[in-house]
Amino acid sequence: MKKKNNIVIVGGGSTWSPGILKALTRHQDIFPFDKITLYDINEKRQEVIGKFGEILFREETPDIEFTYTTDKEEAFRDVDFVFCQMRTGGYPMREKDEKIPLSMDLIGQETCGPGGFAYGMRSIRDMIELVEDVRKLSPKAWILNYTNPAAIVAHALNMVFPDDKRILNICDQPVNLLRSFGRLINRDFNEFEPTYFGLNHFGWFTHVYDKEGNDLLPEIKNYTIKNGFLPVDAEQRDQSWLDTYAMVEDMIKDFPDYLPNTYLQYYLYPEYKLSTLDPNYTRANEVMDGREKRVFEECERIAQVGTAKDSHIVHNDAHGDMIVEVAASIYGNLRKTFIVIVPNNGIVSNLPNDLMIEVAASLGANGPQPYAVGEIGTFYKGLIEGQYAYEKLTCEAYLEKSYTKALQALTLNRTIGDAKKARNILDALIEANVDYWPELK
Ligand SMILES: NC(=O)c1ccc[n+]([C@@H]2O[C@H](COP(=O)([O-])OP(=O)(O)OC[C@H]3O[C@@H](n4cnc5c(N)ncnc54)[C@H](O)[C@@H]3O)[C@@H](O)[C@H]2O)c1
Ligand SMILES: O=P(O)(O)OC[C@H]1O[C@H](O[C@H]2[C@H](O)[C@@H](O)[C@@H](O)O[C@@H]2CO)[C@H](O)[C@@H](O)[C@@H]1O
Ligand SMILES: [Mn+2]
Repeated sequence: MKKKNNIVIVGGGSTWSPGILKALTRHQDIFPFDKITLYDINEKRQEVIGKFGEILFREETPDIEFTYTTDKEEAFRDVDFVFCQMRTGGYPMREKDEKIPLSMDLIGQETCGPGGFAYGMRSIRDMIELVEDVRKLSPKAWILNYTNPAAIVAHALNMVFPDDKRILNICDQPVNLLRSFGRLINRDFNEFEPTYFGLNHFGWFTHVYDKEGNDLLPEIKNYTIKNGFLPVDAEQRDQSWLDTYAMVEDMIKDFPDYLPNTYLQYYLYPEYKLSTLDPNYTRANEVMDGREKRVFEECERIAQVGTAKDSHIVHNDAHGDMIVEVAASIYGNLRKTFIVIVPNNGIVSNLPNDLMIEVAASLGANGPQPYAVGEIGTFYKGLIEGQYAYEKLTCEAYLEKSYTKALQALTLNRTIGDAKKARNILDALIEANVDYWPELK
């Protein structure tokens, strides 16, 4: 019989951890494991989730060893899978990433524009360290990374560890969109076979086939033009996410070739989006007042009553399910299709080879086997090349500690597009990130 897995979740104190833990208990048939460890640098935060995990595993799968630790040696020794979802600087720094640009009339967003740049410059450092730490103790472990901004993290890791074929960067927004398409046209999203290309948070579905090979994209498009667009879990969404998903309708009307990733709104309509964002209360505030509070209070309640049986801690299962299904596809060589982030190497024939492309791939024991895309049209190529140049320069700015490259990156970003504005925001972000970034010269 195939060996069971030993797994570690990095960022154990994440708001998404309870959902991942629950998904792990549900998918034992496809992803069996006998040991799971939470690892975090914030002991207090992780302990709350850890106490929930202890109760959950005791009740659901008592044979599994569950622990949590802040000790790297304990966490990373002899593991098979590392699920990685850290947030360097936490929500307080996310709040700054969003509010500093807004105070200068620029888009303030977690992964896009200057906020995404600042977050990227923080994440690269910790992600490089993470890979080095894991490789010392578990040279063959799969590192499945969700840490944002995934586009920049993926590019940086590919630059620093080009030969490491067991690092896979993934985002759940494509699967959230597939689930949403399913709800809109009343079809089971599990039957969809998508084709997709782009950078992370910057891509398009080109087809959504069903099992018989019919392309459902025209139906999804027509439905959206007539009725608007909603996320699969609309009832549980904060208003800002409903607004974001609603913009899919505008994007389809303006650019009807494909179905866009929601994040494109910030690049296609920066002026409009800016006019809708509240500089005093951003998404970080919504999350701190909403999801973070809910998750931590519920974990504390569960620890007090001693059972998780009556808990509805997780509503949308998309994130946890996807993470476990990705791991299961590798472990069981299932060759299921996922949208993943990999080096381009000719997948899109008219884009650079070292660009980290987000694309549909068959995922098995030897990693992702991406489906070829071929040539893409001028509009998409132009948008992607500008964004790729921004992402690449951001990574080079970090690795070379270069102020000039940082300035070039921000000048190229479509949400800024002006060198004076880029310099002002860069200087403000340097000051705010003094504890996290290298000194730029
Ligand atoms: N790729 C995706 O589609 C996707 C989806 C959801 C969340 N995410 C990402 O997952 C991460 C977690 O998100 P969240 O909203 O739950 O944030 P969070 O702040 O609730 O959780 C992150 C945890 O990481 C810990 N951490 C910070 N630096 C660390 C380090 N160097 N090593 C280990 N742990 C560290 C923090 O202490 C915290 O407990 C973020 O990067 C977020 O952007 C990605
Ligand atoms: O603003 P947040 O912290 O709520 O979300 C930011 C993340 O948004 C996308 O993720 C999905 C999420 O992971 C999914 O499961 C579902 O619940 O919706 C989220 C959006 O609320 C995005 O792909 C991530 O990269 C972001 O970190
Ligand atoms: Mn994402």
